[in-house]
This record gives sequence, structure tokens and C-alpha cells, in this order.
Amino acid sequence: MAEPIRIVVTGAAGQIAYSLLYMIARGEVFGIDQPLILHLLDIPPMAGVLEGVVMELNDCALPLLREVIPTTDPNMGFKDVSAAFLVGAMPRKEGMERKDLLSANVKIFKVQGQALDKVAKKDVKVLVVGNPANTNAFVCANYAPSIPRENFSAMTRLDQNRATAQIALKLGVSVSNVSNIIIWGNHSSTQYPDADHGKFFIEETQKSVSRAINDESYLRGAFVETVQKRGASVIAARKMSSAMSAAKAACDHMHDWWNGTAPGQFVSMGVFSDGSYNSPKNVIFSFPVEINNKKWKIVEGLTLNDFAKSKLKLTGEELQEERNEALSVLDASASNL
Ligand SMILES: NC(=O)C1=CN([C@@H]2O[C@H](COP(=O)(O)OP(=O)(O)OC[C@H]3O[C@@H](n4cnc5c(N)ncnc54)[C@H](O)[C@@H]3O)[C@@H](O)[C@H]2O)C=CC1
Ligand SMILES: O=C(O)CCC(=O)C(=O)O
Repeated sequence: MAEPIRIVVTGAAGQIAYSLLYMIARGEVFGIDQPLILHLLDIPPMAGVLEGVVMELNDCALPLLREVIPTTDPNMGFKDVSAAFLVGAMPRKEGMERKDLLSANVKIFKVQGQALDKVAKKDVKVLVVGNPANTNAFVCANYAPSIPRENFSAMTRLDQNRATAQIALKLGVSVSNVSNIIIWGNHSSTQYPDADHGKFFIEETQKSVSRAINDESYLRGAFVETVQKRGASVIAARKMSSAMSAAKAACDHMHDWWNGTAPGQFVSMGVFSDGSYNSPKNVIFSFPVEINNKKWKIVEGLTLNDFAKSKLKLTGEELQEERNEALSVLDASASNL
């Protein structure tokens, strides 16, 4: 069997981590032949809760789990890790937008970027879940200059999964038959869920999602709004933000980064923009990507209509605003970033 790899989950005492840790430890992300050492990072007031999580992980008697290390010290949490799930952050409450969390949460990602830079493996894959995820990932990467920028990503996979599920429901097919639904831009209510390039299988034939649905007002209206506002709808119903579905999405994101995407299929990830599709450069923007040998590549050459272009412009502008606000909050050598 392979040597164990070290994986860190931050916010390990929180609600997303409670589902996520179990899925990782079962082998759903890194494979059923890959032993793991799990690092659980949270803040000092949560040290007692972390002990309980460790007890439960041990009590699961999971064969791949070689060791569980609870800690409140980022330098211990990130030491030698191969993958980092950065979940720990304040969640929004009813009535807030995700960017309202910016001032509290970007400071966390500065500290964690610095710790990753100092002690993590240089090929560490970093997935930022904590909101505002795109801008937190930008901050984290900028404080970890010794780690390649392409190793930092933000999670829009939950949005992709939500969008795929809506399309599958509309078509009356299984989600596993639907692919290539795209999330563009920010993990916020300006994101653009795009079904125009989506495909689905029915009776062993591949078809176009948009042609089969054949309802532009739905695809530009209710579909987009449902996905954009799904996080808020869950908060309104549960009085807490999405957790089980967020954990599943984090596993899907890291699984595909680690193992690659199937030929012809793409997934959405928030990654550093190179200006593709007229997006602003130097923000973490969600694009469709294909993944090979643990390296993502933006899918180029997709045709965007004017509606899509206007949506990408809007979400790109929001990301630029968030980035600038984050930099002013941090009051840190902004001119170097
Ligand atoms: N990108 C996405 O699609 C999604 C993002 N989220 C975001 O994920 C984050 C976590 O959500 P939940 O687990 O529901 O929140 P939670 O409040 O249940 O747990 C957060 C945990 O993070 C810990 N934490 C706070 N500061 C920390 C630090 N500096 N270092 C390590 N741990 C720290 C807290 O003590 C707490 O245990 C929130 O920001 C939420 O908005 C949630 C769902 C989806
Ligand atoms: O909506 C939020 O602010 C928290 C959870 C989240 O990001 C989501 O459910 O998409």
C-alpha cells in the first residue's frame, strides 16, 4: 500500500467538516488505496469540540485513517500537507451577502496563506470553501508566494452540482447522465450558471441540454436564479448554511483535481484568471476546466452569446471590487499584489 499522505481540514469543528472528514477518511477523495493522516485545524475555543471529532473519527474504525492530529496552531495544521480544505471561516446569516463576511474572513486567509507558504508541501492543492471563497483564495495565494498560483482554487462545485441537479430534474434523467454545466465567475449571487454547453445521455445517445429543454426564458430566468440564490434558500429554511451538500462538493472538487476529468467532460473551479473569455485578470474566477495529471486547464473556445457575456462582465466586476476591498482591509503591501 502507498505511504500515507497528510490532508488538512480547517474549521474542523464546524458543520461542513463534520460531513467532509468522514467522506475523506473513507477514501472518497484520494482513493481506497491511499492511507491518510488527517490534520484537524480550528481555533482555541473549539479545542474541546475537536477532541470529540477525533473520538468519532477513531470510532468509525476506518482502515485508511492512520492518524488524526487535532490542532489550533496553523504551523502544525499545515505541516507537510499534500491537500488543504480551507473551510474554517465565519458563515453568513439570513439577510447577509457573502461579501459581507469579507472583513472578518480575509484576515484568516492571510494567516493561513503564510502558514502554507512556510510548512506545507510545495505541490499542495488548496481548495478554499470559506466565504467569500474566491476572494479568500486570492488572499491566501498571495501570502504563499513559494507555492504555484495554480495550486489555489475556490469552490464553485456546489453551484455546479446544484445547477446539474436542476437540469436533471427538468429533463427527468439521472444527474449522472448530465455533464458540462458551467459556473462562471464568483461564488455569489452574481455567478452565471450556464447550461448552453451542457450535454446529457438518454437511451445511449448524447444530446444538447439547451436544445432538449428548448425554453430560453427558463434557462435565462428561473434556472439561473434558483442556482444563484440556492445558498440563501437553504439558510432561510435551515437557519444554517448548506453543509452536507458543501462537503460533498468539496470532495467532488478535490477528487477531480486529484484524479482528472473524463475525456470531453469539464468541471467548474475558481482559479486565477488569465483573462480568458474577457474575464478580469488577477482574480479567482470560476471557469470550466479539464484536468490531467493533477493540472487544470481552462476550456477554451466555447461560444458565448451576448446574454452570457453580460453576465460574465457583471460577476467579474464584483470580483474586482471584492479583491480591492480585501486589499484595503488587509492594509498589506497592496502594491506588491
Ligand atoms: N464555497 C461554498 O460553496 C460554500 C462555502 N461555505 C462557507 O464555508 C464556511 C464554513 O461553513 P460551516 O462549516 O457551515 O461553518 P461553521 O460555523 O459550522 O464552522 C466554521 C468553523 O471554522 C472555525 N474557524 C473560524 N476561524 C478559524 C480559523 N482562523 N482557523 C481555523 N478554523 C476557524 C470555527 O471555529 C468553526 O468551527 C463558511 O464561510 C461558509 O459560508 C459554506 C457552504 C458552501
Ligand atoms: O450561502 C452562504 O453564504 C453559505 C453557504 C454557501 O456558500 C452556499 O450554500 O452556497
